[in-house]
Amino acid sequence: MAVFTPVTLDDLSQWIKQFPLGKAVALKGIASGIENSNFFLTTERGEYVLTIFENLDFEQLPFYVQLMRHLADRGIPVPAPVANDAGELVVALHGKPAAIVSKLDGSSQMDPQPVHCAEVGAMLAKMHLAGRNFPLHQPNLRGLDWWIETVPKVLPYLDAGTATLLQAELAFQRDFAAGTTYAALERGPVHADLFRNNVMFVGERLSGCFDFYFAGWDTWLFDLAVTVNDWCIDLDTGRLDDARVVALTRAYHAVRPFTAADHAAWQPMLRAAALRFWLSRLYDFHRPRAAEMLTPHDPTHFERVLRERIAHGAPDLTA
Ligand SMILES: Nc1ncnc2c1ncn2[C@@H]1O[C@H](COP(=O)(O)OP(=O)(O)OP(=O)(O)O)[C@@H](O)[C@H]1O
Ligand SMILES: N[C@@H](CCO)C(=O)O
Repeated sequence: MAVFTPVTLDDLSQWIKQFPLGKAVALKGIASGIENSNFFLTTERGEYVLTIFENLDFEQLPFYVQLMRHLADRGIPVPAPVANDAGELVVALHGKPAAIVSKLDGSSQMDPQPVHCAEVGAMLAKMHLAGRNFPLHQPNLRGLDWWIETVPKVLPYLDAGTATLLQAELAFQRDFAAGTTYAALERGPVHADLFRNNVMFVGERLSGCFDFYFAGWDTWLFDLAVTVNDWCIDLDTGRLDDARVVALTRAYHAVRPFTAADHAAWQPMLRAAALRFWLSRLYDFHRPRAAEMLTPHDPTHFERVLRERIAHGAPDLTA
C-alpha cells in the first residue's frame, strides 16, 4: 500500500545509468511506510533502497539526504545516499524527487529489552556528536512554533477536559522553552522520530536506523526524550519501564555525558516529546491530508503518555 508512484525495471534502465551502480536487476515495492514510495533495488553492485518522495520537495530534501550522507561518512549506521555522476543525491524520477540509499541489514525489534535500548542510546549519542559539524541548518519543523500554530486547529475536535490538558501543556512548554535551563541545552541536527520501527537489529546488535524525514535542529535532549518515550514504555499504558530507561540513558551518557541542564530539563522534555506526537497524531487524525491513504496513528496513545509523564515522571538521568 505504500507504493504511491509505480516504477518498473524498464523505467529504471536509462535512469540508473547516471549512478555508478551498474544495471538494475530487480525491483520490489516495500509495503510498510506511509510517507514515501519505497523499493528494494538490486543492481549489479549490490542492494539499495530507492525512495520517491511524495510529500517533500526539492528544497527541503538536501537537509535530510545530506545529513544521512554526513552521518554515514562518520560511521553512524544510517542509509548512505548514492550520488549520481553530477554529484547529486536527489534526482527526479517520474517528475518527483528520488534518492538511492544503501540497504541496511536486519529487522525492527518491536519488543525491545534493556540490551536493545542500550544499543539505541549509544548510537543516538554517537549520532549527536557526529552531527556537530554538519553545515546545513533547518529547524525542527514539528517544534514549538508548529505546536503553537497547530493547537488551535485541533481544539475544536476535543472535549473540554482534553482541550484543557492540551492548552495547559502548551503553556507549560512555552514557559519552559523561554527559560535559562532550556537555553543551556546542547543542540544540533537530531533525528526527532527514532521509534522502534525506524531502527534495525541483527540479533541484539543495532545494524542501522533510517527515516530522517522529521530531522531538524533541536536540543539533543529532546531527541533522547522522543526515543525513550517509544523504546522504554509499556505500549498499552504509556508507563515507563525503569530498566529500559536506565539502560538507554546510561548508554547514551557513556558516549555523551549529560550536563547540569540535561538533568534539570529531563522531566519537562519527556512531556514535550509526548506533546509533539500527541499533537501531530491529533492533527493527522482530525485533519487528514486529501491524499492520506492509510489509517492515521492513534492520538490517545500519546495523550496517555503525556498524562503518565505529568503524574509519575521518569527516573532521573543516569540514576
Ligand atoms: N535503507 C533501508 N534499508 C533497509 N530497509 C529500509 C531502508 N529504508 C527503508 N526501509 C524499509 O522500508 C520501510 C519503509 O520506510 P520508511 O519508514 O522510511 O517509509 P516512510 O514512507 O518514510 O514511512 P513512515 O514515515 O511511515 O515510517 C521500512 O519499514 C523498512 O522496512
Ligand atoms: N513516529 C510517528 C510517525 C511518523 O513517522 C508517530 O508514531 O506518530
